[in-house]
Amino acid sequence: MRQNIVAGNWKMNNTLDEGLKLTSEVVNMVQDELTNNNVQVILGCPFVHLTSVQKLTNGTKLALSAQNCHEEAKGAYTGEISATMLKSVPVQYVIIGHSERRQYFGESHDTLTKKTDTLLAHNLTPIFCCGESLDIREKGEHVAYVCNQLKDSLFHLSAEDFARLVIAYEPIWAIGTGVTASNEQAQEMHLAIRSFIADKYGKEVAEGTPILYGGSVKPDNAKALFACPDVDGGLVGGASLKSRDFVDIAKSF
Ligand SMILES: O=C(CO)COP(=O)(O)O
Repeated sequence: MRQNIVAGNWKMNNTLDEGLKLTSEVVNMVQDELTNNNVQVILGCPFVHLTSVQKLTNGTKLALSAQNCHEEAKGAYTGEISATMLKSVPVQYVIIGHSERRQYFGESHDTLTKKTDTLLAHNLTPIFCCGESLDIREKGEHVAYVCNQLKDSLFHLSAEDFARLVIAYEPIWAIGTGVTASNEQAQEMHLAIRSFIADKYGKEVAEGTPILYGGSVKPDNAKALFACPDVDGGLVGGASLKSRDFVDIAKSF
């Protein structure tokens, strides 16, 4: 059975105090309420929160994710954070290729290829984001577009390395908009992604790869989304900033 995952992406939100309060609440609720052991709950915090949050999550069911990382392992890159540094916290996951980073920070396929390689070399798990704009969907090109994002950044990997990834499908038109992909739209894309992976790496790798859905996941739509056979969890933005909502989403399996 592949791993179900509910990962929060706090984005650029929360002071340190707010982040620690949120973490404590989530830790307590997960401990008291989350009975499904096949759900990995992950907190995707800003860099400055990671060390302090790690102290609160250490020894609990929660894992920790960064929201980005530089592609080089170290060097003269003022203001950047490396995989080596993240590993030393320690962090287990790193979100890469989020549409906000592609759009505002010009992250290219090539950069994402390098980031993936660096993260895997440091035994960190990339949560690789993909997803189309509304314009692309309206032209009916969404499946091809997303498959190309995977191919261009990830298909240089060996099957063994590909099997270490988490994929997050996040349609740009659903991010922060309150518009969620319908269950049918999510399932169609997740199945297409899994089939595309199977064509390249075989059924076993494809069946083992967690594919998360992101885009206005809320407590009231999570259950139906997670019930789709190829949706293995969520990458949650806004709702991950509220402990009750986030844990209710994690309990939706
Ligand atoms: O971008 C997202 C998670 O990475 C989704 O954000 P929202 O859940 O706020 O739509």
